[in-house]
Amino acid sequence: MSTSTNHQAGAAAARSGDGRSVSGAEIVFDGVTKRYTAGGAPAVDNLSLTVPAGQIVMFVGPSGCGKTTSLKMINRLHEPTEGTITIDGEDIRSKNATELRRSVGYVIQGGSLFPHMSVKDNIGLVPGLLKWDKQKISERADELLDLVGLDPSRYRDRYPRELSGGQQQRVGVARGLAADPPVLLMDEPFGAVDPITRQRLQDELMSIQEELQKTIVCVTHDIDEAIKLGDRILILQEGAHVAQYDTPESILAAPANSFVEDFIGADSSLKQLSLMRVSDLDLASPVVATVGDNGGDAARAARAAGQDGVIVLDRQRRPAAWVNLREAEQTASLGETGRDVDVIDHRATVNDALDSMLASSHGGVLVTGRRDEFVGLLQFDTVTEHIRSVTAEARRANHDEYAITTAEDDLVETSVSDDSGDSGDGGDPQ
Ligand SMILES: Nc1ncnc2c1ncn2[C@@H]1O[C@H](COP(=O)(O)OP(=O)(O)OP(=O)(O)O)[C@@H](O)[C@H]1O
Repeated sequence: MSTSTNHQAGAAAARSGDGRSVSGAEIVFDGVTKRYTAGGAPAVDNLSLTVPAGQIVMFVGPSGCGKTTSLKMINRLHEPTEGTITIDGEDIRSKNATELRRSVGYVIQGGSLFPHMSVKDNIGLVPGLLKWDKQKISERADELLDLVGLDPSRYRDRYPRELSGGQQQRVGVARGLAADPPVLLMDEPFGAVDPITRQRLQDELMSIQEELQKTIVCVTHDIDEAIKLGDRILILQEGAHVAQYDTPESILAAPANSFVEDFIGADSSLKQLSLMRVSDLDLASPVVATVGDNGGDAARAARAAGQDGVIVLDRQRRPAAWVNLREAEQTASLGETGRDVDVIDHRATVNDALDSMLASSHGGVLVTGRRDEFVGLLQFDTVTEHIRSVTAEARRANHDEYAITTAEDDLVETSVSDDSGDSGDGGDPQ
């Protein structure tokens, strides 16, 4: 699909640091308070916050701390009692609530699709309300199905009950993006699916974001998800008091207080693995074949390159099959095997890669980039080597810390005993 060409009016079409077009809009909370009952304790107490245009900000914190309330005030599902919220500099109360909600995508757990409407009609809901013509809505639905990894010809006419949980969630994301809103709000979007599907959906969201650069505010209870997806993480305490608001790297390296420390968990050095992306590691560039190539030729080329299998790509350079050499030799024209190929998105974390590899029979996993195009092979040894170096570094850092603490203790002890020595000696001899 085109990248950020048909922006909703009001979107900030700016350039990100790396030169890509940003279609998201800045969101600013200024002294926002929400009381559900007059005189009661506020669910959100004087929250001030800037969500930068084109970034993903994850809201985390204990149950009842005010995450969802804060999120729902952005699209006026809840109204603040005090304070203002602006999107792209414009007070959200300047539009009526229905109009506002058409320019702010909203995705919740399970996708919340209308059961009596087809996938296409679910996605086309907001464009329909915006009076787009039928042809344009239909093209948009196909474009978005493609973007979220569902083949339009197979899925556009299905009903939600004919989809798996993960597919329903994908359609939910497509529906949230349908009218190309500058802002997408997500409330526990991947909470209802199994861990593997969850990981895939997270990877897809990251690659969609790479392309679209929306402003995404996402509530989650999962700190690992926040570390993986967030450009910034907002950690809230009761009453939506900000415990820390920073990048995942900074929060892990320097938790602001003991509340944050407890919240991110004990093994934060291991959580560093969730920060490292597959694209940060060295990928191998194996010999590849294309669908339709002669299997014998491909096997010979692969064997000469020291590979134990033939990687077959389709015409769009997407991984189509990964067959062992003997199987390839017996195939005149390489095709898609129909079996799942072990692939992982280049934005996935090293932790995710490890999980996929453990389930793979090839000692590695194929890495894909934009539009699921093949970018390289991540080998098991590369990952274990990386984990070894991270662990060694953490150990060295702990040892340095211990050495510094011990040295400081020694220093204090020495100076204390020096002092006592001085006084014991009756002070300066002169
Ligand atoms: N509609 C409502 N009416 C009255 N009180 C509410 C309403 N919605 C939320 N609250 C209260 O406001 C506070 C914040 O709730 P909120 O749902 O924003 O928290 P949360 O951090 O999203 O929690 P969780 O992680 O459990 O979903 C809670 O004390 C909750 O009981």
